Amino acid sequence: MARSEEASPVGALDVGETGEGTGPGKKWPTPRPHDYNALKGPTEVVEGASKGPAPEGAAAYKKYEWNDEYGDVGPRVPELEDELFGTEFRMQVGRHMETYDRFVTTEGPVKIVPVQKWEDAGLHPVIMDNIRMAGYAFPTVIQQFIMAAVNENKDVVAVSQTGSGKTAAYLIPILSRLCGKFKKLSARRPNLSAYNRTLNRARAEPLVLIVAPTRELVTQIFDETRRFCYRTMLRPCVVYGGGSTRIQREELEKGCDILVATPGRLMDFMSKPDLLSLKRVRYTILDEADEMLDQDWAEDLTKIMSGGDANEDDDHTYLFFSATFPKEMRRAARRVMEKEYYRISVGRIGSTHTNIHQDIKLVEHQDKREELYNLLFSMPPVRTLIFVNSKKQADLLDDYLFNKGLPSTSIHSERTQREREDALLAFRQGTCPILVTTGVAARGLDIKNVMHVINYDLPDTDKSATGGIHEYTHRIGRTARIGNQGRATSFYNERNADLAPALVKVLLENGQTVPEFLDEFRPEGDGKPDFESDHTDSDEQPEEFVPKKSGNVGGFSGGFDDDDFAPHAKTAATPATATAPAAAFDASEDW
Ligand SMILES: Nc1ncnc2c1ncn2[C@@H]1O[C@H](COP(=O)(O)OP(=O)(O)OP(=O)(O)O)[C@@H](O)[C@H]1O
Repeated sequence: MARSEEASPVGALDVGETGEGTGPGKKWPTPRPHDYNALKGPTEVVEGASKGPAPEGAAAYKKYEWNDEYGDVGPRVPELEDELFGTEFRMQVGRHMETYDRFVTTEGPVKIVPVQKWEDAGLHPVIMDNIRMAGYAFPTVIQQFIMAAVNENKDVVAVSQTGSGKTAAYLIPILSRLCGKFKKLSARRPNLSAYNRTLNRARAEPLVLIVAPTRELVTQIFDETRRFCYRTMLRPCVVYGGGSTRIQREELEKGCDILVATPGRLMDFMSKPDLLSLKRVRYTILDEADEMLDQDWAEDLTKIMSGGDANEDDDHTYLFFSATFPKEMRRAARRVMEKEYYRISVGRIGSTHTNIHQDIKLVEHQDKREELYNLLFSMPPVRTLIFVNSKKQADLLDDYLFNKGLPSTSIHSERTQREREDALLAFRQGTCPILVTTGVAARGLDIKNVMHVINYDLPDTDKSATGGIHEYTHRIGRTARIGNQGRATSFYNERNADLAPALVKVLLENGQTVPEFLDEFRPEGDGKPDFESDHTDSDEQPEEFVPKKSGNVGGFSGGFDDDDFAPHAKTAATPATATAPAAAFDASEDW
């Protein structure tokens, strides 16, 4: 489907110069004509087929290439450094880190003492350099605990709010440990400075396997991995469906220490033992683990965890991460974990963040489009993500907005990989600051300055154990990340009544306004939501640790009062109404 070719060329997101929008000093940029036909065709590299994002995909992104003549740390490569650590499209830490939950519940063989400063974590010097270049001044709470847990060599299930830095939480300590042991653990790797594929190609035998459910997410995790592998011997690779198989295979053949993968493509490669072996894997990480443990993935996951030549020895550690972890999925995780493992949860499992201003609007089904249009013009234009529940609806709504002169684009699972990458790129760069999407973008995506998430359709509750309120948490978590603020607006009508009780609990927990039409779903009693059953799943009393004054997590310099650290009851997820005011929408932080 090629859309109107009449619209003006791409406008920069520095809105105000072009476009028809309204708002104090800012306008929506002119819609960009979107020619999906240009992105059709094979994903293999074909001469002349170069419109849109590179068809090679993320597998061909530049990585630091080690040379055996380097000592322990490789020399700098300024051009790559700019690409990996440049701030143009990377999230910067916001001013509201103090609102992150500091009440941590841990269960496990021994008490975990969090490492509160990078300097105290005994990290490899090159990883310390990379942390500095990434601008991560202090570890977030989940990072403090995971650094300590990784040193214990035990399996871990970790839950922490959206945008709290879970990716770096596992990457930093694991990569650092491997830097010290690389020569002992790694497979033979070809010398890439004189590489001849026919003569030198090797079998990929990664030490770390990271599995996540979507292509976009693995690409993003791969980016963070490239960053922290900079100037180390560790060579990261990524494989995912829709990306060029040939390029992915050729990259694996050059050697792979860290493999980031979606399950389907990983299994394809696992079926070629001369190309990929999992026998050396020391760490397997499931990102968005509750989704990966869901029924839909069960068969794939069993094959990945114990199929092929997977390392099933004791020296193989499993780490599972998510912002939500429904009970059912926690049970599934227990079945995979070794007997003694750590469970770490920062705040209540599945809680949303007080940095998100949540607004629920009563909108009848037939009025949604008009309401959306009015909503988009009722505030200054900001990067906006709109969630719908079907692919068809995503197409229709995108067309509606585009035809109304708004700079929208869309993604869903039926688009080709290049179309998906093109749409995300346009959204990231701000040429199309409105992205209509299905749940495919609900989890994990970390895009700079998404200021507004709109649930045009609230998530279905009957989809699976990870749908419903859990999906709501992930969707709205695309805004207000790492100390920034944002807004979430959801259109509600009686079709969503099954979600209402859970939704009201979440609003109450975060001190958000419960609209009158949802009053009937308020919990009985003192009106405080009871999340107890979501907080623990064993009869053991979890020990609770509250980090000491941890200083400034990039921008937060308020310091904590001792009262903030008074012991809390096991129900550490005290409704935030008691302490944290709802975040105001601060449009000055937009774009
Ligand atoms: N210590 C830190 N200081 C500053 N920024 C950080 C730090 N750790 C991570 N970040 C940044 O915070 C953002 C969010 O991190 P990340 O995507 O890992 O969050 P997450 O907890 O996995 O979120 P989600 O649950 O939505 O997947 C990223 O842009 C990352 O670069």
